[in-house]
Amino acid sequence: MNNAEKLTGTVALITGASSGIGQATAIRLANLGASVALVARRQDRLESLANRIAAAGGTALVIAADITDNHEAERVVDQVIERFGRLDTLVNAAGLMLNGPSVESPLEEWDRMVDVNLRGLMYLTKQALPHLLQAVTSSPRAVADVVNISSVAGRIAAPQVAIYNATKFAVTAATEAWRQEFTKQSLRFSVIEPGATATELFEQKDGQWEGFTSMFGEVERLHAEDIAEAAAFIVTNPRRVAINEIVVRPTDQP
Ligand SMILES: NC(=O)C1=CN([C@@H]2O[C@H](COP(=O)(O)OP(=O)(O)OC[C@H]3O[C@@H](n4cnc5c(N)ncnc54)[C@H](OP(=O)(O)O)[C@@H]3O)[C@@H](O)[C@H]2O)C=CC1
Ligand SMILES: O=CCS(=O)(=O)O
Repeated sequence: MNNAEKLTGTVALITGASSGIGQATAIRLANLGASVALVARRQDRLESLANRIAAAGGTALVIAADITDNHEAERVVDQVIERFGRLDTLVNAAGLMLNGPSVESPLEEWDRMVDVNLRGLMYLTKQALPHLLQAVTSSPRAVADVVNISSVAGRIAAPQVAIYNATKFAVTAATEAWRQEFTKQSLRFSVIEPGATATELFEQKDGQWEGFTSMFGEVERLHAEDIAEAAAFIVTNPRRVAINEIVVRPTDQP
């Protein structure tokens, strides 16, 4: 990261911070000097993460919330502003993957994926926008960032993945549209599209890892920290450099 600027004095809000990619990203951004707001439903996990960040000299705020409720998203952003007075970086990492045969899959699972992967991301982004634009004007770095965690499933569709694919294609499309809308105001929108990463995602429904390996064979999965590093690369670049999209696959994943 030759260009890397420190994030001291900035504030980052990370959804999905109780696990996997969101958790690793919160640790990485705190380590780069950002104050971090940790958002997910499982408060106990967020508290342990906040303690870990504080023990390493960082600053973390725990906000337990269900992001599928727009009023909760509003409360989350209000609490960040109340505590820190600004918001420079939003990382939308919360996500659900419930893949399986379409005839047997309950409609409720499809609804939940749309609610978390798309509606939750949309609600947080909408609430954060005015504060991110404000942060650009008051930051010595003169830039703010939204990093959306989509997926390689947001680029390539596959059988039994229809609604997860639909949500991730939507995230990739919305990110590009927002990028074009806000880039002249120095608010950067970026999308990261990971392949298989060792987190709890595949455990959210039985048979998903088997489904993956039947398609791609055995794969040495990425670590959550590999994706956190991509997020850190994006947000530490100076204002002139916008990293629009990063695809990160395990080397073994075709
Ligand atoms: N792991 C992988 O192979 C890949 C993951 N991704 C994407 O990366 C992102 C992170 O997933 P990953 O870390 O792997 O998975 P994890 O299951 O480890 O983490 C998912 C996170 O989402 C949070 N979350 C789920 N529902 C809600 C909700 N209603 N409100 C608030 N938070 C919620 C969970 O917290 P809690 O339950 O406490 O609310 C948890 O922190 C997702 O968007 C996923 O689609 C993309 C490609 C590959
Ligand atoms: O989001 C998941 C992408 S993959 O691990 O199935 O490639």
